[in-house]
Order: sequence, then structure tokens, then C-alpha cells
Amino acid sequence: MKAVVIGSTGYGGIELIRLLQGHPNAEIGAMVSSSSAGKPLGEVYPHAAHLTFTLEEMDVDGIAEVGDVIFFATPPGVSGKWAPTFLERGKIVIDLSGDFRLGNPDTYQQWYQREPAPVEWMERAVYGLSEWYGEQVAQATLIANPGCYPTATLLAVLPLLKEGLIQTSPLVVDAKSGVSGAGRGLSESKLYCEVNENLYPYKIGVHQHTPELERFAEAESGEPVKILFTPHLIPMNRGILTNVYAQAKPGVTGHDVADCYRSYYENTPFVRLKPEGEWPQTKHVRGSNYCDLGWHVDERTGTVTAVAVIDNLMKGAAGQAVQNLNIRMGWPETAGLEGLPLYP
Ligand SMILES: NC(=O)C1=CN([C@@H]2O[C@H](COP(=O)(O)OP(=O)(O)OC[C@H]3O[C@@H](n4cnc5c(N)ncnc54)[C@H](OP(=O)(O)O)[C@@H]3O)[C@@H](O)[C@H]2O)C=CC1
Ligand SMILES: CC(=O)N[C@@H](CCC(=O)OP(=O)(O)O)C(=O)O
Repeated sequence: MKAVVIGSTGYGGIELIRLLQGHPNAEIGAMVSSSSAGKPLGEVYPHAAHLTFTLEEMDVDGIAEVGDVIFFATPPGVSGKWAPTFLERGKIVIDLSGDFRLGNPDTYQQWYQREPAPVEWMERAVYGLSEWYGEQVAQATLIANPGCYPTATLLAVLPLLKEGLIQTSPLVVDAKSGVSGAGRGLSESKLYCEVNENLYPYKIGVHQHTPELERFAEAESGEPVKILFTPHLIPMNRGILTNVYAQAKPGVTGHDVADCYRSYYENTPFVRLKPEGEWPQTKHVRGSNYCDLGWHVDERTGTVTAVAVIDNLMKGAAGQAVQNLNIRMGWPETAGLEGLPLYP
């Protein structure tokens, strides 16, 4: 099986390359780059200079010839335009962007403020939250890999919604992301002096992950869900921590919540439940595909606090994309993803 990475010089692209080059079953067929075609990979990324690949331009026929699976690690708008060409040629597409996650062109246009992908492919795409939609991923030709914040948040909240342990409104999501979550592109807001020793919220009320969160929260709870989502940027390279605050349904105890999480995640290789009284830390998942999950049921206020951490580039992007590739190809779900988190 040969994989092609489109958007190779971005953070998601180089993380995919890191995982695929160490994968026991997959092989890299080509690395495509819109900005650096013709350059050796090592010129853009000296840490990978021993991989003797030359970055290639977007040549649909050439890519289709060499690739069985095409990964898009590109900004919104790119896969929406190009993925159908590969899908029509029988290729499997795994898209890291938001172009195929929402299932509805009007919602996409409203939150991403750009032209949506063809509606027939939007509707056919399978949402790649591996632990929840693995059965569909195993049959999919187009996999819409989840956003980084939704991955952490939905893993924390879907079991509670599905089992009816929490009220569907208000659902408050307060999340923090490391700077690599914003990609490698240059911008003033990502300069060292702007980010270092700083902590700030952004896109309150307008973040594009809001409809993605609500879509799958509603699908699992069977009720309308409105989510108040506040993302923050923190001065770290990698990592997301999300806190979800929800009102517990009357009579719900800490034992109920613990049993609920255990029943959903006992046999999943990448979701690790914290013991009672311990809470997740981003450093415990850095460089890995794990999601660590902890919770507290506060009887005084009747609130459930669920806390999830992931590495945004791994479980939040390239790691989950490879997990989905494994599921789709019928390989062990953990293939190429077995490394311990980096510590310290
Ligand atoms: N960073 C993260 O933690 C996460 C990112 N995502 C999503 O994954 C995708 C990639 O993110 P990330 O790697 O961080 O972003 P980056 O900005 O780091 O990289 C995106 C890459 O896409 C390519 N690209 C840019 N513009 C175009 C264009 N017009 N046409 C074709 N290719 C283009 C470039 O690579 P080249 O010049 O080589 O073509 C660029 O380096 C995005 O959609 C992002 O939202 C999802 C979850 C988490
Ligand atoms: C820190 C930071 O800026 N993170 C990005 C996450 C990007 C992302 O995953 O967006 P897509 O929906 O396009 O995939 C953001 O908040 O927009």
C-alpha cells in the first residue's frame, strides 16, 4: 500500500511523513508540495534529510498512479477541490482539513466562509473519530479526519451524552491549544513575543469547530445540543487540553460517570482513563496518539467536569489519520503508532 501526502511541508504533513516512514505496512509513494516542488525534503526539513525524497508538484495522473491512499494535510478549500478527482479514480482519501466534516454545504459556508466541497462527497464522507465511527471508517472511501479540538472534546463528552448522564444544554467547552495547532504559516499572532508568556482566547462564538462539535453531540444524544466553545492559545509547541462543563442529570454520581467511561473505552488502545482523583496533563501524551481522560462529578454544584488531553498533531491530526488508515486497511489499529509519548 502506497500513500501520498499532499501539503508535505506543513506541520500535519511532516507529522504524517514521520509516522508513515516508520509504519510496518505502509510506504510513502510521493510527497506533494505546492510551495517547494523540486526541492529535496531535507532542504525544507533538515531533521528529515536522510529521507531521500524530492517534493513533487500536484500532478493528478502521477499521484493516482503511485498512490493507493491520498492524505490531504492542506488548509480548508484544497481537498474540497481536489479530493473528488482522486475518489473518482478509486483512491481512498483521508482529509485532515474541515472540508468534509460537516455534511452540509450551507453550514460549511457559514463557519468556514468559503466555497464548500461538492455536496455528494460531503454527504458520503465518514467522520473519522476512530473510537466512535471505526465500523464506518473500515468501509469508507473518503474519511474526514476530525478537528483537533473536536477530537479531544467529543471523546470526553459523547459517552455522557449517549447514556443521558448530562443535560445537553448548556455545554461549556473551554480548551487550550499549543501553537502548532495553527499550522506553520507565518502570522504576527504566532510570533515568539506574541505567544511566549501569554495566554489568550480567540474566535469566541465564531470558531469553525462549533458546528462539528454540535453535529456529533446531537447525533449521539439524539437531542439538539448547543455548545459554548472558547479556545485559547498557550505557549507550547504541541498539546490540547479541553475542559467540558455540563450539568449532571438528577441522581448521577461519580460512579455512574466512571462506569460509563469504562464501558466505552475499556478496550480502546488509545483512550486512557485516569484513576479517580487524577487528571490529565498534556505532557503525558506528547508525541503520541493517546487521549488521556479524567473527570470530576461535583455534587455541590451538580456539575460534571470532563478533562481530555491529546497531542494536536497526533491524535488531533496525523496520528488519528494513520489510525483511520489502519482501520480502513484491516491492519492492527495501533500499527505505526505504538511509540511511548515523549518525556520529559
Ligand atoms: N495543526 C494541527 O494541529 C491540526 C491541523 N488540522 C488541519 O490539517 C490541515 C493542515 O494543517 P497544518 O499542517 O497545521 O497546516 P500548515 O499551515 O502547517 O500546512 C498546510 C500546508 O498545506 C499546503 N498548502 C497551503 N496552501 C495551499 C494551497 N493553496 N494549495 C495546496 N496546498 C497548500 C502547504 O504545504 P506545501 O507548500 O508543501 O503544499 C502548507 O504547508 C489544515 O486543514 C488544518 O486545519 C487538523 C487538526 C489539527
Ligand atoms: C491553535 C489554532 O489556531 N488552532 C486552529 C485549529 C485548526 C484546525 O484544526 O482547523 P480545521 O477545522 O480547518 O481543521 C484553530 O483554532 O483554528
